[in-house]
Amino acid sequence: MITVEEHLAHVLDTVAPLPSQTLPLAEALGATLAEDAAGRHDIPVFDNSGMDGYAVRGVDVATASTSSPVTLRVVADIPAGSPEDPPLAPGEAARIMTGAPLPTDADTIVPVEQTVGGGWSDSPEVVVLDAPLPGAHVRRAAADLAAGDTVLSAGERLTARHLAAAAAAGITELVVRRAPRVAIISTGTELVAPGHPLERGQIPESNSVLLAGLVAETDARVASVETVPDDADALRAALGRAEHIADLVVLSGGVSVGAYDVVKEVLAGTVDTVSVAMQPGKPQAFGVLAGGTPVFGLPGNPVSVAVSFEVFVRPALLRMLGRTGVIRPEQNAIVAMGWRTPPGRRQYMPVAVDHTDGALSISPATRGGSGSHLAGGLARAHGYAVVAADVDEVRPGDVLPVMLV
Ligand SMILES: Nc1nc2c(c(=O)[nH]1)N[C@H]1C(S)=C(S)[C@@H](COP(=O)(O)OP(=O)(O)OC[C@H]3O[C@@H](n4cnc5c(N)ncnc54)[C@H](O)[C@@H]3O)O[C@H]1N2
Ligand code: MOO
Repeated sequence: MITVEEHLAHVLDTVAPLPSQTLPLAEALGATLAEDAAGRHDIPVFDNSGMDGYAVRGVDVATASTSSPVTLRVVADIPAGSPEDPPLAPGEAARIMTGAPLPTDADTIVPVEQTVGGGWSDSPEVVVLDAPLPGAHVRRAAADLAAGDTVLSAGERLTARHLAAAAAAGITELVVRRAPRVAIISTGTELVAPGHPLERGQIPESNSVLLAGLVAETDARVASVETVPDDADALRAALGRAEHIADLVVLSGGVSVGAYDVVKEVLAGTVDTVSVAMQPGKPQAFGVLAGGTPVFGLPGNPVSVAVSFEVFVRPALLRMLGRTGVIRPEQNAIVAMGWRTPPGRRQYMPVAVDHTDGALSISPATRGGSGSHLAGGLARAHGYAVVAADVDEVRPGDVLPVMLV
């Protein structure tokens, strides 16, 4: 048996970031940035007012107070968007709105509330009741970011916040990684479409639903979904179709030691089938098809598929996307209800997470224990608790790391 880390290292050494492409900002949500993006101008773009009020020369109002107010002549009006830069002589002020450019001659803003009346008037004069600090309410150019500074860093997943920062810095397009296209193939003669009447021995096919959803949640694209029986020719044909349209093929089922485990048979010599010291997910196949497309053969049990995706496939997809940080972070949680774990293998236990009282507490999500066939429990799982290989029982009160998904 090899460790999770050994198998993951092999996977991550094999897959590589996909080529990049340039996308307009509006189409880049959820994409991963391939190159740092530099701002085209400062944020703020120019010195401007942070308040609706009066742009003044600070020295003119340095002594203003309610007992000794200062009267200034209002010589200009500057709404946001105005290109004007009115000159201000000593004793003069300009009415100015939030976001409007600060006149070159002014250095301080007096909010309208700090003037007599507390609001706008038609008077050509304004009476200032308070001495503002020098530079008060002036939003300086480049206080946040200077032109040429890095706004977004390569490897980041682009959220609405990233795109807004880019737009504010005048960026119109971004260089991102092409999203990996994933072909999903479920194998098993027992599998029928969900809802199809079940003959004895048949079960609803659910792994492709799981994998397609997980692929989409990882910002990759589902290129195709197929279910094939345990038949070598049918699988070869499906692999041939998949290889042409996908950057990655993910199979489920048929990697154990069963007499009808065709994935192992068809991919023998192409992929390595290994036993990984984990539960679920012990039998794992991974390699590269003749045409160069990487392929995963995941163990067929649904919880094994879910865990294998988190531990191996998701990091591979994130590497193809060029993402920084491909491993899901873990958080500590307190065990509310314990369970037994198999010896010698690290366990990834689907757990329901409770956030009440500020601390995370966890209980098994699968009613029947840790069985990898207990697909119903996936609906109750918020994450996977990671139990060290040398632990054989998890007790209430234990603290475990959890991958929240
Ligand atoms: N003698 C041994 N038997 C098994 C071993 C072993 O070491 N020695 N390992 C067990 C472990 S652990 C796992 S995990 C499974 C993996 O088996 P396969 O990858 O060959 O998967 P299958 O046998 O095809 O299926 C396993 C199980 O999952 C169900 N399944 C498969 N595909 C789907 C699907 N698309 N949707 C829903 N359910 C699916 C299938 O019906 C089986 O019940 O092997 C153990 N056996
Ligand atoms: O390791 Mo298997 O994946 O127990 O279900």
